[in-house]
Amino acid sequence: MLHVAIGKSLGAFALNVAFDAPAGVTAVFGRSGSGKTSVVNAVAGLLQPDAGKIAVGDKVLYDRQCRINLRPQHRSVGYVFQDARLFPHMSVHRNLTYGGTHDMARVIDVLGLGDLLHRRPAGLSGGEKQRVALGRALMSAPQILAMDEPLAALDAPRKAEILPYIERLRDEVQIPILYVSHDVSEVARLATTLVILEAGQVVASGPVGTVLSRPDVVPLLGVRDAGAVIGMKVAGRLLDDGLTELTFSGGRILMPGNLGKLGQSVRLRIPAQDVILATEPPKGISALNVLSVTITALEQGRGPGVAVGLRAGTDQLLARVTRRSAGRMGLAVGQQVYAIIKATAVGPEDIGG
Ligand SMILES: Nc1ncnc2c1ncn2[C@@H]1O[C@H](COP(=O)(O)OP(=O)(O)OP(=O)(O)O)[C@@H](O)[C@H]1O
Repeated sequence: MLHVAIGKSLGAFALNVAFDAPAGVTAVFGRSGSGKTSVVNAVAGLLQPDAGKIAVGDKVLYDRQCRINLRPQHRSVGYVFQDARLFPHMSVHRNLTYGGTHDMARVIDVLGLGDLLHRRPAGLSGGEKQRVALGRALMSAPQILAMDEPLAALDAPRKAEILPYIERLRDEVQIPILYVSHDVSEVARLATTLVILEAGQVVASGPVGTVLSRPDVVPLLGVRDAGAVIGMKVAGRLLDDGLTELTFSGGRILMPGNLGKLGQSVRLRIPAQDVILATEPPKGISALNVLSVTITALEQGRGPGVAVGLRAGTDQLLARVTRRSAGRMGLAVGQQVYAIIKATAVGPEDIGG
């Protein structure tokens, strides 16, 4: 577990953050200038806080009161930047082993680097370069992996190519991974824990599914990007219709395409704007997915919208309706309603394993 509780003045900007990052991916999310890079730099030892403490398990990296401030090279933080920063004159193999050879065979396997070892960085695609940078960071036997917008410089196909590797890392490497991003779909797919920053402060943090389904988080993510993430299981395939049946605590839903093998866990992102509410069981509609849900919260936005928190079984969903509709329907906390989810609403980039 990584523990961060620090303060730092950077000119007119004040950073004041506290959060815990367990094993898995902790996404540090926020608008440009919210302080994401400063947090990661403080953990890596590239930025010295004015106050507070940073520790990984029992190992203290920084403690103002005890006057501890380990140098970057003594912190065991593997840092992957937006640009891969490989040595151009060295082969992939030499780049990888530059900082150490920890768990080499497994790192090469997990990141699919076997065929690249004798190549030079100049001949690699952006996604391949980032995989090498990740491999190099891992071979230095880090206790924390820090990634600052590692996919930001990549186009959509290269991003899609590298995301499964980062998912494997998340699931196989038992260290905290700090992952800076301002892309909600990336966060929804990769994060275990989510920390949202605004103007140098933590405004929401916790397990990704819990934070993303909070109605008060909608304005922080933007109306178009807000939506719940729910872990589901593949329960069947309707081959003739090209649909996959998924089950979760709130019932079953059908989604287009082949989303995995029977019994496989998938993470489904359901954008709030694609959930429609009805006070009566809907009849004669084309949508395949109707769930019985209970309203847990109603959050007025600054604009014409209301974010509606919904409980489906033990999971949380999020819907967005206009204030006018909420008033007309008489929506209230505790009310049982029907959530209609458009089956085409979820794109494949939003479905992670
Ligand atoms: N050395 C510095 N001196 C003064 N201000 C600084 C310094 N470093 C960062 N800042 C300011 O601190 C704020 C946070 O910067 P930071 O790079 O951490 O944000 P960010 O969320 O990572 O942004 P981006 O997504 O654009 O990279 C910004 O307003 C930035 O201008």
